[in-house]
Amino acid sequence: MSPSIPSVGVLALQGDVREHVAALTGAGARPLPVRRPAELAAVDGLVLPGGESTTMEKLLRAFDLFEPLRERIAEGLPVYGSCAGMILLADRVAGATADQTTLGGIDMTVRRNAFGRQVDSHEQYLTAPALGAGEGEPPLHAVFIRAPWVEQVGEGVEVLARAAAPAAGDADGKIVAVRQGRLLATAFHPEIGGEMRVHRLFVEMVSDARLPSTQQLTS
Ligand SMILES: NC(=O)CC[C@H](N)C(=O)O
Repeated sequence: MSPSIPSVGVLALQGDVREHVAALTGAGARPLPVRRPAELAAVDGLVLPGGESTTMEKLLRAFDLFEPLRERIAEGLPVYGSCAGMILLADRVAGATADQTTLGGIDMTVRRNAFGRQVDSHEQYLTAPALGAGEGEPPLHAVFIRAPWVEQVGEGVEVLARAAAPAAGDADGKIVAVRQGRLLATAFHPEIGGEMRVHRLFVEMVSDARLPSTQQLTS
């Protein structure tokens, strides 16, 4: 297999693994389900799918992946978290139960199930230039399922997209996509409904991270 095709793992303990595998294939990566530490050690990047964040945290611990993944994140592994995956990448969870911990890595506070009970699931079309959905480009198709939003970000965090939250009366929109270094997170599910641009960006991030640093300097 070509060494130029990055291997991107999809954490396969819970959640919509198949959809991410399909999106990664479409974005030019070689997807690999990850359930064991040896599989985690073999990938160039990792997707944390949607699901339920407290259950995923427990499963990560039960499968001896929690600490190894934390270490790989600290070493610079590119990771993309969608919905529950976004929560796992957050340094802080607003109103979390006392025993909820996260992998962390992104200097942000997320609020779980933030879009409210009456709209547990909905879609929006977002403007997001950093995700290839700027002026003159088709808007980004974003599916929200019991989604979090980001309440606060630190200085090192790039805000990639905002979404309307009418119930919250927030005119600017809530932050729903962020990047900090090699970590990317969205409150929505681009893997549902054929939106490819977030996965393309992530595969690009993984490919960039694989380049030897000299190549990065000269390219
Ligand atoms: N679609 C999702 O991943 C939902 C996330 C879930 N509400 C949580 O708090 O973990």
